[in-house]
Amino acid sequence: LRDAAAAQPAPTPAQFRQALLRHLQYTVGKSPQKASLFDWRIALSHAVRDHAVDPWFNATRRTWDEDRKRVYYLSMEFLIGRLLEDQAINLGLREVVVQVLGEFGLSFAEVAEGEPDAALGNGGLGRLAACYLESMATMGCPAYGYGLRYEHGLFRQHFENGRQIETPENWLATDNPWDFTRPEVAYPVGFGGALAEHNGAWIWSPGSQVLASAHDTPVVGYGGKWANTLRLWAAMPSADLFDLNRFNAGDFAAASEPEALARSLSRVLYPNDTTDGGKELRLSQEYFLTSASVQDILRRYLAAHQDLLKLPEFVAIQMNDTHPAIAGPELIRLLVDEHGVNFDTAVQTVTGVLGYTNHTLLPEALERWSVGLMRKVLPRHLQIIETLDTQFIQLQGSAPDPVRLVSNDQVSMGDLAFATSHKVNGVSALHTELVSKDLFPVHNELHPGRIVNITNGITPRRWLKLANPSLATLITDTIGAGWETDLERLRELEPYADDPAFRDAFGRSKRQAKEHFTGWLAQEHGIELPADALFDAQVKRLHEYKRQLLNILWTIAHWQRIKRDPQAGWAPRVKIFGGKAAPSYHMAKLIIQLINDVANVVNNDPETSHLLRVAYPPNYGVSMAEKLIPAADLSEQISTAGMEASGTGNMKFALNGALTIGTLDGANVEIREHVGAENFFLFGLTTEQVAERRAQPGHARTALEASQTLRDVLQAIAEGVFSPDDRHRYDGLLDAMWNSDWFLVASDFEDYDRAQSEVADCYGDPDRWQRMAILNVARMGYFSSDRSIREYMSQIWNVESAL
Ligand SMILES: CCc1ccc([C@H](C)CC(=O)N[C@@H]2O[C@H](CO)[C@@H](O)[C@H](O)[C@H]2O)cc1
Repeated sequence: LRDAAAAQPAPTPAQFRQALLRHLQYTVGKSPQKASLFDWRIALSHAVRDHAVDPWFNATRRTWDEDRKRVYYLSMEFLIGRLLEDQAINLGLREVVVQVLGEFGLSFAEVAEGEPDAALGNGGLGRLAACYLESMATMGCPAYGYGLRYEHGLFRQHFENGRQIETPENWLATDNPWDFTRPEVAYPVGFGGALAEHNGAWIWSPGSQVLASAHDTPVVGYGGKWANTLRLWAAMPSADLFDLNRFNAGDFAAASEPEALARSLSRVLYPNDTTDGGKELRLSQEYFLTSASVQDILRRYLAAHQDLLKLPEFVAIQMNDTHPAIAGPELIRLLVDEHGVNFDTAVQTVTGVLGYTNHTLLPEALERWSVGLMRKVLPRHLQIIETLDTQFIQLQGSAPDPVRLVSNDQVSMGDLAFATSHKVNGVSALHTELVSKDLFPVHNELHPGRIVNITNGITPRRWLKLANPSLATLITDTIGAGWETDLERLRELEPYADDPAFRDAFGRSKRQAKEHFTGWLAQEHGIELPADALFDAQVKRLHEYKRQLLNILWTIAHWQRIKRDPQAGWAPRVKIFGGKAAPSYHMAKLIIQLINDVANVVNNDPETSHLLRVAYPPNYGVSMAEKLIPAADLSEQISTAGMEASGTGNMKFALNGALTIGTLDGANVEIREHVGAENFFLFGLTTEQVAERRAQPGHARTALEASQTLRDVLQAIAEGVFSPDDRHRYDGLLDAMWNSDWFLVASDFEDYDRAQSEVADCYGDPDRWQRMAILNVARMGYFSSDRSIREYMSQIWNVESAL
């Protein structure tokens, strides 16, 4: 990173203390004597935020002055988590904050713990967007993130009798110090209405209109040299929609209905992470985000340029999956209808601007909007899509069965996004291969080179420096600082894998992380765990393809084995689960209940509870991940091969010294290549073998008949061992195991069991385990989101760093 814009020097403790007290008194209105932890946090956030403003202004001004190309990352989700400690670290303020708070008898951790997570996302896609924003700022890439300012993020999860219960999340209930309200930045977004032709031009007059109002959050890069903007849109009634007459007539509900409708556009995040519900409000949310963002982008562009055809030289828009894919038709609409650009020229220009990232192959996750709904909500856009469809058919010449953007009365947003983008990327090498071969074979043929791979990454600032301070300090003490922005430097740790002293220090930092996590778990959830056990963790959204079921079935088998032979010298193991299920995903919710039912029996079994525990702390999210991941010894990445596009949790665990047990799926393939096959516990069918096995009728029964161990497990479940009060609770699940098993849990069980016994053997040899863990950390540099962003900048966005 060129050290062009030197960050301002860190304040002295005295200066920072003064700033903190000034905010406590004048921003929060409290004296130190009276201040609560909440007051201190708000005051501290403002004192830290003050240091973000200068690099933010500098970056904005330099981008204007140097007329630099900007990147716009459009995403329906940004799974940010907390910001206080992250911003303090990136601004180089963590040490001075810890010192000054100490002078008031406060710990940074207890003050920071009160901040609500900004949970504006479901899982992988949303968190990736947050890591990428931080990396773009660290890399000095001029960029904006555009998203929705949901009043309610991803629901809060708690368990009642082992069942998931959802309650609304309310992050905005208290003041959000990172939010800069921009009432002057507001755009009307139209919906519905009618079309009329006038002199060969189409005029769209929307039936209703909502105002998109901007809220900005500074995204500071590591080192504080550059800062970008996350602009979140809030829906506001365009005019005073409150119907006073109706109110005076006593019909309050009707009076506020139009207003409520307007606000509903940014009310709540849809909690589905794999099924496209096809709901009108979801499509309206997607268009609301896209239209406001595209209008803001064009306003900024035209403030410095006249020629709209040069847009691709100064603007790169990245669509985070198909959710903002309406951006193509929206930009074409504005260029053609409002700026008089010729249709084909507009299509060419727009294609030069747009990039599309695909994050899943799951058919049910590919968005297909009904033509009827699209015509109702976005009639002009449907027209444009139909024209693009016609052009796309022509492009395929005499192909007997041409691929359509519109077919079976549905608009395929994936095909639309592909057709209107100059680059399309998958998120791991294996996934991109499958995207080319299975998802878009015809497009790929028509546009060779349009598909590129950019393997996901994670920010080492949040996921190592912030989450695992003891390991981060050990690394810096060993190889010096600088790895934070040049993660490949971790390779310098390799020789230390053979250094007993370093292995001990490494072991101690893992132990420290485990005690930090178990302390929090006991205090926050009343779950007691023995820190010297093997911490075996599977934390991610609940989904059948992620195979939490395989994990819990193996756990039952392990429990049964211990009961059969308690003296066999079993290594104490703790099975940690974490993750939410989409509220309408019943099989996923049943698997959650099974995990809790098994935990209930196993944890209360006096014969085994000293050797095996199952913990499932509710409400897994970013902040829990920051505590849990550094404490893990084993990372479960056990999806059915070909179904996990990449995974990013897998990277976070390996970077924090956990060993992976996993299949050849998503980024596991590349992690294993980088850390070495000998430092990875591989099992399971490959993507090709999965396809073959699925083609074999009765493959589930065949696999079950070949595994006494698994049959004993299913027998116990069928007998109600884990649900004595409801013996038939899992009949549906058992039936699916015997008769379909689409996710091949039975077919992979025995090999998984084999890999798990290798884990136990290896864990029994601490030097060997530490050595493998250190080599994992040393060889994870490639998986920094800085590397991913560098590739986006060179292969898709054609943008230079400003630093
Ligand atoms: C329309 C409902 C919906 C919402 C979100 C999604 C996301 C694409 C699901 C998701 O988060 N996918 C995950 O993206 C990660 C980041 O690339 C990958 O690492 C995961 O493998 C992938 O499952 C699909 C469908």
